[in-house]
Amino acid sequence: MHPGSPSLPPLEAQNQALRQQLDALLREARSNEDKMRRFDQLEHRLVGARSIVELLRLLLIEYRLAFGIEQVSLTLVDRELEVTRMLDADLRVDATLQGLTLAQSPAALQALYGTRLHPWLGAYDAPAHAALFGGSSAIGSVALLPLVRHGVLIGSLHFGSASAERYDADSGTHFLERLCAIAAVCLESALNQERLKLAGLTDGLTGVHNRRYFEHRCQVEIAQARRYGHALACMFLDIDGFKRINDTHGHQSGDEVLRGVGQLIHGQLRAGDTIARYGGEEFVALLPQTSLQHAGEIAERIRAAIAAAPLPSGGGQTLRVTISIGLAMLPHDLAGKDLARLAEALVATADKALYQAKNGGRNRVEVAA
Ligand SMILES: Nc1nc2c(ncn2[C@@H]2O[C@H](COP(=O)(O)OP(=O)(O)OP(=O)(O)O)[C@@H](O)[C@H]2O)c(=O)[nH]1
Repeated sequence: MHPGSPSLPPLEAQNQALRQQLDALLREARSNEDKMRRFDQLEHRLVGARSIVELLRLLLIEYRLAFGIEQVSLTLVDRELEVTRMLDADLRVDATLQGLTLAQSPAALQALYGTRLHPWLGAYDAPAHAALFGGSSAIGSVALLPLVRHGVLIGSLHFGSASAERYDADSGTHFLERLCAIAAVCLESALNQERLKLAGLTDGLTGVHNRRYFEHRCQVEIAQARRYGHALACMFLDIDGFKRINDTHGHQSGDEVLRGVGQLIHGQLRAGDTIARYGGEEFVALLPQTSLQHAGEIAERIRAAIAAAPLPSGGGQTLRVTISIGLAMLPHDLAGKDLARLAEALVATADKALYQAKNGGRNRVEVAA
């Protein structure tokens, strides 16, 4: 070093500093590469998800595990309660779907993003964000990711980190924007898939489920009732003197009446109940977690509602009909019995009770002995 020249660090020290910078850059590049690889792997799994439930589990659980995110939640806009119905059985039994909220209105989500439907990264703000994370307070920063299809907000994915620095407004959002786009497409496609499946399980005339769906659902509900020791009620419902309605007013009027009766029964049941057209003028209903007394009250309510309602029968005309109902409960002793046999027996018992109701004069509810 020359006397008088600015004091430069010795070359060795400069070299060491450069090496450290290089190491840091390499570490960052490797970490990015690793992150990209994990993102890539998860993206492949999202695209390959075979059902809406599998997709939701990936979004709610796998991202949290792969990226060490403390809290992940997802809100889906469900204006017509269609997703609520699709996922009803899963939501009741699948704890892994706990971070999922179905919102009938998009207003609360819209308020998060304003008009710019873009990922939002920043400090956790309890008044604005607590509801998104079930009131959790152990969050320092959040990434809020809008899920948009054709310009419409269909949902929102939320990552909450314990670290206040992890998500900040200056972080790049490239990965997250990509995740939003892919998640939104996958969700839309999984929901469409589910709709198609449902279409094959719906009765074309009345809009309630068909017998095929009922037979599947009956076994699912029996398995649940057996597992958790819940009660399960089954109703067999049959319109009285329907042949006469067809003969007197024509087949088309008969169809209208069938539609009306199906919708009336549906309207008297809870979201978790199942109503299906079993065939002809017969309907069946399953009421999980319902005692005999309560099921009896509901059956009586359905009977009375149908007897009291003028039903449209086409051409602005209305008709009055009555219905007979047989009610049966799933027996307690189910150990080791085959689900298909149990389902058959439950329906047969309700059908027997219906026979008694018909024999007893119709327009009545009979409980299986
Ligand atoms: N309009 C219409 N009628 C149907 C349909 N499916 C079955 N039916 C008719 O439903 C009638 C059922 O008649 P029955 O089984 O004799 O019973 P019911 O006249 O209702 O008499 P009870 O059940 O003993 O009170 C038959 O006339 C069938 O043709 C349908 O999809 N549309």
